[in-house]
Amino acid sequence: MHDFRPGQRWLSETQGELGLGIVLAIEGRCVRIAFPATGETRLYAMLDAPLLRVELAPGERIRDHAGRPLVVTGLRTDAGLITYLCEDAAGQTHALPEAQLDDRLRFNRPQQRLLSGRIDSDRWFTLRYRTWRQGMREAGSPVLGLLGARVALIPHQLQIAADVAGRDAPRVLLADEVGLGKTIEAGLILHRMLLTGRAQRVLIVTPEPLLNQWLVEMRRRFNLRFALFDRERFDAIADSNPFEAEQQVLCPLDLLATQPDAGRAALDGQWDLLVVDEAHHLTWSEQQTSPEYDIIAALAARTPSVLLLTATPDRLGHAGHFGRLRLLDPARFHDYAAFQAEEAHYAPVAALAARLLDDEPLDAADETLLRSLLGETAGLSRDELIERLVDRHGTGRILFRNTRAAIPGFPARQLLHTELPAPDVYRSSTADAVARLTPERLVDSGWTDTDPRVEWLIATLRDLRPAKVLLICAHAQTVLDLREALFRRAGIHAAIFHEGMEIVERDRAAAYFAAVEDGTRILLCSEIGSEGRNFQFVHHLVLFDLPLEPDLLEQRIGRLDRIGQTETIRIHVPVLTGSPGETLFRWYAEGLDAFTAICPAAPIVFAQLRERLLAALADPCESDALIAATRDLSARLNADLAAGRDRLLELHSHRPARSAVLVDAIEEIDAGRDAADYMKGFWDAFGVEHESGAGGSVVVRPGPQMLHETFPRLPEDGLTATFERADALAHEDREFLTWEHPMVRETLELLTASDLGTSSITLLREGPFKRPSLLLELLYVADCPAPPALQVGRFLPPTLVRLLLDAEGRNLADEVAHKTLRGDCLTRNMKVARAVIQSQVSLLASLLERGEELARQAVADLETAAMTDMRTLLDEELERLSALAQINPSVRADEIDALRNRRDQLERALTRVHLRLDAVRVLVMA
Ligand SMILES: Nc1ncnc2c1ncn2[C@@H]1O[C@H](COP(=O)(O)OP(=O)(O)OP(=O)(O)O)[C@@H](O)[C@H]1O
Repeated sequence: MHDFRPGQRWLSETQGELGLGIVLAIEGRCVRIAFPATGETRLYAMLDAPLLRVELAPGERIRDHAGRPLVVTGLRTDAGLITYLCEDAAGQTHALPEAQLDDRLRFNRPQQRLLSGRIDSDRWFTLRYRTWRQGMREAGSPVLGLLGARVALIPHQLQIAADVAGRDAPRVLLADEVGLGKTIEAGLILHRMLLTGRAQRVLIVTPEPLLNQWLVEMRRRFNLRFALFDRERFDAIADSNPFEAEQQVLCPLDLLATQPDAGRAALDGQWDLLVVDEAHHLTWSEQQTSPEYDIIAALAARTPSVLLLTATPDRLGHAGHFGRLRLLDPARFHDYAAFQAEEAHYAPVAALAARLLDDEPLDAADETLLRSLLGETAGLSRDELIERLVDRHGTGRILFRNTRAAIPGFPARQLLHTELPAPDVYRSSTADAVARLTPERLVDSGWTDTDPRVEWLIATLRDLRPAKVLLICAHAQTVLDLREALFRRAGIHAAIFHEGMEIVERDRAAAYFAAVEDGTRILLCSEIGSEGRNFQFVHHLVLFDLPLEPDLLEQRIGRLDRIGQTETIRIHVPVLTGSPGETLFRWYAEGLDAFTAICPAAPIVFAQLRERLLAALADPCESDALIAATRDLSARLNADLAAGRDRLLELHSHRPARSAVLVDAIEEIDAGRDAADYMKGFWDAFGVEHESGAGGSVVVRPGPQMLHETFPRLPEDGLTATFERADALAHEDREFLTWEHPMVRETLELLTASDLGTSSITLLREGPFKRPSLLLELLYVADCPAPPALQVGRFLPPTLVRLLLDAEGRNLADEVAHKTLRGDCLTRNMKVARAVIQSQVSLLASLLERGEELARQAVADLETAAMTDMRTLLDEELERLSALAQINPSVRADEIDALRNRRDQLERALTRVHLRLDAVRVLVMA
């Protein structure tokens, strides 16, 4: 165990970028270390802390706290603390207590290793080179975080994910139509934010029935393991905030909304990203908010990034939609009346944006409108103009909604309805019309013997054999009664799914239904089954009754009509003649055409004609007039929406030109097979066994002589993996290895955190050099230590500067690529290797100095470029916020100040770029 004393300086072996640590205190068996360069404090177990004691040797160049350059001439130790004796540039001597060393100090270990003859195989040097190159490619990649998900490359999803995750602290409503992949979009966004370090603590809140589906989707598609918190798990941790025990948490909305202690604990959770699924449950009106809304509003107010997901943003009224936008951007959405008035003016804005998008010329009226909307626009590109119009005059960058109409490839829907005579007992009911939409609930038990829908269902199931059938009805009791009747009267075993079942039972039922062999053919679901679940492997849907709200109907059909559906969806509806159900059926089929297509205006039509609909349900004579009015209104509203709000939305929800770039970029990386090549090289060097398996797979196992006892993420009994996307989609049991897979990422980290390959020597047999000659290949890494919240890596990620110096100190790196420098690795003959180095010590030392000089010049250019990028981005953001403040008094001055402050901090951080020698290789041409 190390001997720690407060005031000592230590380095993290695995995270050199933290800078120099200082021991703050010993706490039991732990030691608390501060890293002043990044402002972080870490607690380590003393027994196995991955820390290195910093002890500088005479001759080393260092700096003190004030940045003064010094050379160490000696040292003395007192009570475990070191004082360095140093000399400054003027030759004056100083005694420097170790606590006063520059917090960002780095060490030239490769240089020391080389000169003292500690050298590794040059294949590690090459792997190191490739590792840093990959890090740089990744940092600048538009598809970072999108590459590694086990998903098909669906353009609109990729574009939304890239757009949203590229923002500083995204707060958006993902409102694609049902089944178009909002969960996948959210997963891609959070995956990217996790990989870039912009999010670490993530809270996903969903309705309870969807918890498991989220858990599984995050695991199998993104390799993310969320901790699932229900009441039981929450109660199991009593002495501290249970949410602090995990970084990525999945939790039911109910728990937070109805249990004050859980709600409070979540509020203290310091999340970076909050995701709320089925966000239409958060109801809001100017007079009242729901407990669900309140808790999410409180969480959203203290969480920088927020994603709300709903397929039905207008469900339960347009005010609720405004309420949810308000959660995301209270500055932009501050007044419902103003929002409504603004929406009325979207059509001309949309027309203008469309002309810009289609590259049509603008006339004088357009120019005037543009100026009135955006102020001075000189110098802005068309893309920037569109961006600003959408941002400031549509629902902004805050809302994304893709529709099936805009996305090709969805199969058709076919309506198959059957009229059946209503039994007398239903006809004679005096209950109100809405209650008579589910007439079986108005009679005593035994309804399944008289209701003709049951006989019809049995016959339909027989006709459809062997196809699977999903039935959805409003109530759990109907589900139970139907199951009993199907078994008793026809020997049919149906799986069931309703709110009275435990979540585990529901998941089991869904899995039983999904199983290709041995599974059940029919699943009976109550309404709850119609939210969020994936049943696209089914092609027949039975709507045993109809919901009153169009959004619920769309949710039901959306279980089948989703990405992955391969056949025409057949919607079977039994209609009891003369019943309110018949009127409702006609309203949907003839008025809204809502069975065979999505009717965007349906929620608004429902809100406006609700009373007439209720009247028609009670008195069928009103039906014809209602249906005619519905047709007129929906045609008009659909046209308005297409020209106004929805056109603007569509404009920014999917730009095919942009998404094509992303798809191409991922396809190119997939096809390049670089990750496969790198991993196979690494496995070989490390001693991991691998061989081709079935199909395109590879079987990987720990080898008998591995460099370390274990290899990251490799189980003792090995695993089967694939580097091919299509293969990964077809075989979920195979790990999908990309640059973003945890095994690959940890492999890269393993190398950069170690000394492997930091010094090596190669004997060249051929090359464009005269014989004999000696060259030095130097890999410098420039980075910028700064607090994580600043995300300085967006502008200056760790950057490789490669130099290839000949004996005269000329840099040939541009002319001679790393990969052409192949030869014999001299580590096989250490004696010769050391002799070569010892004979050239003074030349090598002077080349190392020359290298440092050249690398510093390169860093100055990097610094300038990073500064320009940062200023462009933050100035644009400042401009946007200031412009919004002009039209919206509720944009707070402190928001603008905070942004300005961040810009200043970034500016300071970017002037402190650090350079260190990561690896060095001697090349000898004999
Ligand atoms: N890119 C993709 N590759 C493979 N499968 C996908 C992709 N996108 C979506 N899917 C699958 O399509 C189905 C629908 O996706 P998802 O659940 O994300 O949709 P949704 O919009 O959230 O649906 P809902 O509106 O019902 O909540 C899921 O089974 C999902 O796994």
